[in-house]
Amino acid sequence: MHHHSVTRPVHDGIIVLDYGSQYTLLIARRLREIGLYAEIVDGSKEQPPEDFTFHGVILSGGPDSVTDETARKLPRWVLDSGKPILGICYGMQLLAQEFGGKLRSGHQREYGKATLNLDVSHGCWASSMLSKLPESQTVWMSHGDDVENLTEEFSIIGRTGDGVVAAVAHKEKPYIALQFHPEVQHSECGKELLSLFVQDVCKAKLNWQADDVVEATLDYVKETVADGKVLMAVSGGVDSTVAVALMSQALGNDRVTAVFVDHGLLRKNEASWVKEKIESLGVNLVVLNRAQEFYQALSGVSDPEQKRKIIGLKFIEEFETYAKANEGFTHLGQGTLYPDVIESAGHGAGAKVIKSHHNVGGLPERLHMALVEPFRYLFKDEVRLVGRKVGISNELVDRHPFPGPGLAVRILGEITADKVEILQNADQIFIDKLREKDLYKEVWQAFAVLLPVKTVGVMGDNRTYQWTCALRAVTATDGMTAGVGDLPMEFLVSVSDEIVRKVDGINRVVYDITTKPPATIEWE
Ligand SMILES: Nc1ncnc2c1ncn2[C@@H]1O[C@H](COP(=O)(O)OP(=O)(O)OP(=O)(O)O)[C@@H](O)[C@H]1O
Ligand SMILES: O=c1[nH]c(=O)c2[nH+]cn([C@@H]3O[C@H](COP(=O)(O)O)[C@@H](O)[C@H]3O)c2[nH]1
Ligand SMILES: NC(=O)CC[C@H](N)C(=O)O
Ligand SMILES: [Mg+2]
Repeated sequence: MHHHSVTRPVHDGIIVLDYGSQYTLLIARRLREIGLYAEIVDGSKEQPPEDFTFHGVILSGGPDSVTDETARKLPRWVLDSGKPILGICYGMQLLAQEFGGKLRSGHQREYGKATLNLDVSHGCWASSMLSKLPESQTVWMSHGDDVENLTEEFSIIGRTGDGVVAAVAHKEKPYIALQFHPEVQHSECGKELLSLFVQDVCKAKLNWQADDVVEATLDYVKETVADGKVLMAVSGGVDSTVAVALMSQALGNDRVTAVFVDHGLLRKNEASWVKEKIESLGVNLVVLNRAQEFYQALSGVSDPEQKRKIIGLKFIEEFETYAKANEGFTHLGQGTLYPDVIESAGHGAGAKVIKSHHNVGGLPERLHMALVEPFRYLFKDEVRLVGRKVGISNELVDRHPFPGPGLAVRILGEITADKVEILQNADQIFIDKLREKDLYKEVWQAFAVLLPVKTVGVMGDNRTYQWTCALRAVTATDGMTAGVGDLPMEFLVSVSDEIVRKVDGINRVVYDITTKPPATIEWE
C-alpha cells in the first residue's frame, strides 16, 4: 500500500487522472475500500501508463478554472481509449467543456454541504445506475465554477437545491460527471456511487484485497531502515504512537529511540501524560524541554505560514542536535499521514499549499537522516485500525488529533507565554466537560482558539475588556473534510460560563460553525 506509486501490486484497475485536487488520493483510497486498485496519473500526461489495463478513468477535481486559458486540458488518449469516464468537479467541468458546454466562474459558488436532487426520468443510460440511489441526498461541494449550458449530447440528471447542475451524463457514451465530491466521507452515497461506476459501468472485476496493512508496514520499516537506527519523533498523538510501536516491533527496542519535544505549546498537563503513556509501551523515550527556545524563535511572529515554518525547522534542529550528540542514527521517523502531505502540496499534480504541516512543508532542504514514514499514504482512520490491530489501548488510539505546531496555530497572532496559559486553561475546561458529558467521542476533534480580539463585558458590576475564545468541534473520519459538531447549546453555554468565570483574560466565548471546506479545521 505504501509503495502504490513505486511498485504496482496489480496490473489492471482504474486510472485516476490527477488535476491537483486535495482529494485525489481519497478517490484511490475509496476504490481500495471497494476492492479495486487505482493508478494515479498526472492530468497533463500525454500517454496512459504502460503495462496497465484500465477499465475506466476518473478525472479528479482541481484548483484550475476551465475558464482560464492556462487551465489543464483533457489528454487525447482518455477519449480515444473509449473507456468509461467519471468526471469529478474540475473533471466534470473539463468534460462538459470538451463537448462544447459553457462554464462560468463565480456565478454559483458552493462549499460544504448541499442537497443533490436526482432526476432519472429522461431515460438516459445513466438513469438506471442512479435510480439505485435515493432521489435526494446530501453531497459535499467545493467549487466556484458551474455549468451554464450543455450541448445536446448531454443530459442533466441532477441539480442541487439551489439549481446548480450537479450531475450530467453523455446520452450514448459511458461518460458521467459530478459537480460534487463522491470521494469525501460527507457525501452520503458517494462510495456507493463510485462503486456503481466501477462495477456497473466499467465492469471492472474486484482485484484488491485490503492488504494486511500491519504486515506491509513492518516490511516497509525493515526494508527502509535495514540495519540502521531510528530516531522516532513522538507526540503522544495517534499516528506517532502507532508508528513507534510498529517500529519497535519491526526493529527491536534498542534500534528505536522516541524523542518527544515539549515546545511549551502543548495542552495543559500533556507533557507528563505523554511521558507516562509512551514509556508504558516499553519504548525508550527522551523528553526535550524546549519551551523557552520555541517562544524565543516565535517572538514577534504573527503570520501563520511563518509560524509553521519556524516550528518545523526548530523541530528538525532539535532532532538533528540530539542525533549528533548520540551517534548512530540513520533515520528520522515521523507519523506523517497523507493529509499532511497533500495540504503541504508535497504530492500530486499541482495541488495548492493550504497550510505547511510542520512535518512536511517545514522540513529543511538538507536533512542529515533519511526519513522513515510508514503512514505517508494512509489516512487517520486506517492508522487507527492498525493501532488497534497491534494492541494499542483505546485511550491512545481514540485521542483527538493534535497538530504538531500545537497552540501556536490556535493563538492567532503573536504568541506569548501568558496567552499560552490562558488558552491551556480554556481548552482544558472544554475537553474535560466533553469527557464528563460523554461527548468527547461524539466529535472527531475539539479545541479552543484564542482570538486577538478584545471585547467589552460586565462582571460584578465592573467593566471588562478582554480576549475572545472560540470553541471548535468537528465531525470527520480522515480530516480531509469536516462537519460542525452538533453539541447541545446548553452544553456550549455551560462551557462558556465556566471559561469566563475561571479563566482570567477571557470574557467572551463563541462557537465556530463553519464546515471544511470552505474553512479548515485549525484556524491557522
Ligand atoms: N511535540 C512533538 N515532539 C516530537 N515529534 C512531534 C511532536 N509533535 C509532532 N511530532 C511529529 O510530527 C508528526 C505529525 O504530527 P501529527 O500531530 O500529525 O501526528 P501525531 O501527533 O502523531 O498524531 P495526531 O494527529 O493524532 O495528533 C508526528 O507523528 C510526530 O512524528
Ligand atoms: O501534525 C500536524 N501538523 C500540522 O502542522 C497540522 N496542521 C493541522 N493539523 C491537523 O490536521 C487536521 C486537518 O487540519 P486542517 O483542516 O486545519 O488542515 C486537523 O486534525 C489538524 O489538527 C496538523 N497536524
Ligand atoms: N474542487 C474543484 O475541482 C474545483 C474546480 C474549480 N477550480 C472550481 O472552483 O469550480
Ligand atoms: Mg499530533
